[in-house]
Amino acid sequence: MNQGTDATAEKLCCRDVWKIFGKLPGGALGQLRNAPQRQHEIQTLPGCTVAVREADFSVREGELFVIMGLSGSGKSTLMRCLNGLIRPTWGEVFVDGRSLQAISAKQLRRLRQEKMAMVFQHFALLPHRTILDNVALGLELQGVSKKRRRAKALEALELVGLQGWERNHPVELSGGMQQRVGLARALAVDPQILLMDEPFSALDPLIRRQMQDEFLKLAAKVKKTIVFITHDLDEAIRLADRIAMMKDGRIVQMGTPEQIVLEPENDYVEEFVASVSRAKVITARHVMADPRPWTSRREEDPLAVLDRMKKEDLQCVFITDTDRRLLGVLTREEAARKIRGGSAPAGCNGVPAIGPDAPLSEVVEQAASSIHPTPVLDGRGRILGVVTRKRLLQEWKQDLEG
Ligand SMILES: Nc1ncnc2c1ncn2[C@@H]1O[C@H](COP(=O)(O)OP(=O)(O)OP(=O)(O)O)[C@@H](O)[C@H]1O
Repeated sequence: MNQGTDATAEKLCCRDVWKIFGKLPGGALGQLRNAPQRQHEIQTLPGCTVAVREADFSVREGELFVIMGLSGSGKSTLMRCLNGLIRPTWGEVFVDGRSLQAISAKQLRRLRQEKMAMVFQHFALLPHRTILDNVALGLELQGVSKKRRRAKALEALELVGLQGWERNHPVELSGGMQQRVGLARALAVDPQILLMDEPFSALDPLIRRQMQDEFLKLAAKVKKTIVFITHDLDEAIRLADRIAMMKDGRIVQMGTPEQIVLEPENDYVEEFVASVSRAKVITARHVMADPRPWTSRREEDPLAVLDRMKKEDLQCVFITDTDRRLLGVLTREEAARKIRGGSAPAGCNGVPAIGPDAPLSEVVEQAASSIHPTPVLDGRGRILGVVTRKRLLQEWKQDLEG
């Protein structure tokens, strides 16, 4: 299984976490775990429910990590282990490298208050409090002064687009707005980690989609580490940097939406993602070709460039500097003209390009509006690849056939 862990800053970390509800015979789990041939017995411990088994993963700082699975697969239990609300039967949870199992109850409460905030499915707003007071609740529990509470709550309301509603009561707001209040309440305490348990599941499909869009923008802005639970695969694919897919308490695959949809590692995931269109997860990175045949260094001899374009049947090349940074595009005609005029090809600026994580829809839009192949650039403007129309057509055909 692709555990998807790497050396980037880990915010949250689960090491071999199990949660078994019910009374477990002393030492039974340890004995069973040490005898792999008896693993099946863990599934059928009399009077016990194995809600989470062998969860082992890390969530990176700033990541939007989605735990996805059907009802009863163990998502909420795993999240409650992550925030220390319940103690794993086995294994350890680390927040910023600190084990939740190794600290006192008081320290745990403090860590939770300072670093984490929850958003729930049913908003959990207090009906008799104004919106402002609901948003300020976490700060109140932290003992923050009234003036500061108000300022922070107003700031959070503005973040979720609800400025002007502070004096209203929850009942006066639609479901979508109430959930934005829930989100504002979580953000008001400025947590490093946001834990969201099916936050959009109670909303109508249209509102839900809107909320997802808004949430993605907000998440990019606030840059928190986010663990998001959902049972909806589409939602997981739209939101996640990585998805942990759960079944019967176990993470059966972990990876980017693209990996989950295009490279399912077992029958369960394969069946689950069968109906998902590849176009939903494919990004520019997936369809780009090696840029080398398409690029030419500014210093290159124009005659050689033109010769190569003819040989490889290229209508244009992208001109780069020595660091592969895109400077412009040069067509065959321009190259020929420049050679006749005796000047070296300099290219022209303003070539429309895209980033490697651009979704396929954006790639197609770009390709349709340009006569050149589309260069894919990294954050520093260096060419990572080139998307040709031919490749896009192949992808489209594959999607139709699949
Ligand atoms: N406090 C508890 N005592 C006993 N069993 C529990 C308890 N909490 C959860 N379970 C059981 O653990 C399993 C996992 O439940 P959990 O709520 O974590 O799943 P879930 O994926 O979040 O489901 P849902 O989407 O329906 O909320 C289920 O079989 C559930 O009945």
